[in-house]
Amino acid sequence: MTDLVLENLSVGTLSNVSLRVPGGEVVCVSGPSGSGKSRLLRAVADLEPHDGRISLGDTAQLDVPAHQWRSRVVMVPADSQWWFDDVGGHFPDEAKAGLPSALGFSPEVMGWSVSRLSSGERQRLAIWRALALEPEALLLDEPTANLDNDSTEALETWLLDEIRRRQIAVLWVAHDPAQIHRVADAHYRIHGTTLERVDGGH
Ligand SMILES: Nc1ncnc2c1ncn2[C@@H]1O[C@H](COP(=O)(O)OP(=O)(O)OP(=O)(O)O)[C@@H](O)[C@H]1O
Repeated sequence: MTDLVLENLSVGTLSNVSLRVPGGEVVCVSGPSGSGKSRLLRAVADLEPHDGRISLGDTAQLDVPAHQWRSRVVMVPADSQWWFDDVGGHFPDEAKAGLPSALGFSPEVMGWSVSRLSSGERQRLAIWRALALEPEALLLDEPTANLDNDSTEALETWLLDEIRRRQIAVLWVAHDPAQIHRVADAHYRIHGTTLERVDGGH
């Protein structure tokens, strides 16, 4: 089990962010639109310049090349990127064969063209693509933003199970207080330039 640790991180208007995400747990981050949630995740993924120290277990972000860091700390942005025409081109064979039914797809989805995917379908497949990389930490930017309530709860249940089983440290940007209550082991909110701990995670 590997913990993701942020110490005195500053990015954009946010400063002095310190928190620990234990492996197998979910830390939710909320805050107003434009407050810096996505930039925070991007800094943790080494995609945005920042001050402070970020580490995963014994490894400091500064000490490894960015591509190596990002193979262990995987970000699923709100708007995922796809490079090939077919969905299946983005997945290794085992991940193609093992597509979980909880995601609500038939196996034929691997033969679909990426261009026909809805926003919610893209989001769900992007999460499965990220898990196929076997990350030690996962950074989720509003992963259920385009899903209806039933799909959201099905995805949460399945994802939490994967997170616990694989002991992944998860930073999860969320808006919905009910979702935060369901999934968070700890909850932090951006208030102005700081990140404040909120009571009431479960
Ligand atoms: N590379 C950048 N350089 C300067 N400012 C930036 C950069 N990227 C984003 N910003 C600004 O930083 C602020 C925070 O952006 P961010 O995308 O992190 O917000 P957010 O909290 O995720 O918002 P939302 O909930 O609307 O997605 C915004 O005002 C944005 O315009």
